[in-house]
Amino acid sequence: MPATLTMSAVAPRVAFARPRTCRRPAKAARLVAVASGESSGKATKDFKATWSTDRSLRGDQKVDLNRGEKMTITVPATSANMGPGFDSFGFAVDLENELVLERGAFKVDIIGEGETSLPRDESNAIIKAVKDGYAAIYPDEHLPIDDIKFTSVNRIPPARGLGSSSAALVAGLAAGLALAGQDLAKPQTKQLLLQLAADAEGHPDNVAPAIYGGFQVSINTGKQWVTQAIGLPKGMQAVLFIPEFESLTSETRAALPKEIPVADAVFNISRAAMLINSFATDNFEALRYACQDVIHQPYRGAAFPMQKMIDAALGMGAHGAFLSGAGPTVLALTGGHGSDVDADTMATFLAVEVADAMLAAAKEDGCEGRAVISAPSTAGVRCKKEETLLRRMGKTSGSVF
Ligand SMILES: Nc1ncnc2c1ncn2[C@@H]1O[C@H](COP(=O)(O)OP(=O)(O)O)[C@@H](O)[C@H]1O
Ligand SMILES: N[C@@H](CCOP(=O)(O)O)C(=O)O
Repeated sequence: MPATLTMSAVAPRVAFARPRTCRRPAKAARLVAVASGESSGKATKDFKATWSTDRSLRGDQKVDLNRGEKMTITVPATSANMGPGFDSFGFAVDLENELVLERGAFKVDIIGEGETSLPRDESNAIIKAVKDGYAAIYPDEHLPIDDIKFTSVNRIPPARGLGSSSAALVAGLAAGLALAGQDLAKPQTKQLLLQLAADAEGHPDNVAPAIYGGFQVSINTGKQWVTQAIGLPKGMQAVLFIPEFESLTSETRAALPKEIPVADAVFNISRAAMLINSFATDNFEALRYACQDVIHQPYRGAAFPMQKMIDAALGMGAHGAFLSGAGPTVLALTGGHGSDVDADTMATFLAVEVADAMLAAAKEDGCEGRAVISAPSTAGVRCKKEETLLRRMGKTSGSVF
């Protein structure tokens, strides 16, 4: 379980009544109105990586999913862009989903976030990705999906800007690769997973930290996706305001301008460079400026109190604040002065103050939501295979493959 501290201690302030209607529908209408017609959320063709599956990557042995054994894939939430680093920066958050695969008749059980809305058939994004991951190694073979039971334990809220779609994609691809005999702990498997996931998503900023953990800066060389880890300071906290309304990345992405003025590019490039230097030097004074953006946030945050929440967080002493991914979650960075946040009650006190300030700003404009105090995480996707109790007692037999 991730050590996410929800704001239960301040429950009365979190669970405020709906004062006014949040303006989500107006946002969608406005953004769609400025769309240029290209509705795809994917990368343009020339930006798509060109790479080929190396047959030598084939595992010696496919995973033998026996009766009574289970494989669990764990994958973190991610916060992409971090303000100016559109489609490049992202970090993993200590909020994780689990995907459990067991032998059994095909079934998709969903527990937690999205359990009333996500599909339970083969149209589920995870199931599609499992097939794609397997096909990357064995393109001519049929994965016997009818013999696998999937349980999706979701803690990442869908369509809130916390990388739920990337987590689903990475978990599914990782499961497919593991079923095809790939060892996820190996660098070459992770490299393949990054290519598959970033190609499918169209941008690497969520999938890179979902795979490798930590803070990742990613690029496309024209031939493949490449990512580098940036150091994260000890004790840094990520204060999240997660609105109740959902916002699909594909919709708000399609509504962004297709061209930007040079002055806006300069604004973002200079801040992105300063953001990286802030993390490289553990000096967060510049972050209130270095987390600013003019190429996506103004369009996505115009219809809800995004800027008000950012200003409130900064006013309460957060180092920097930005729209997480495509939103609508707003994220403020606090702490990170090297102390252990569990033992440093002042760091936690300040994070709660920032959360309260964001809640109050949202409430003023009638935007319902919850605050969660989380932290950047160094853990990326991982796979664990274990025997169930039944298996250990010798009560089951037979394998999928
Ligand atoms: N746990 C999940 N299992 C299956 N599909 C998921 C899951 N989480 C998210 N998705 C898919 O991703 C979509 C949301 O993606 P997106 O709009 O990119 O939001 P986010 O910002 O959370 O990534 C959902 O509508 C659903 O199709
Ligand atoms: N760079 C992407 C990031 C989308 O992140 P998500 O968590 O909202 O899916 C974008 O800004 O569109």
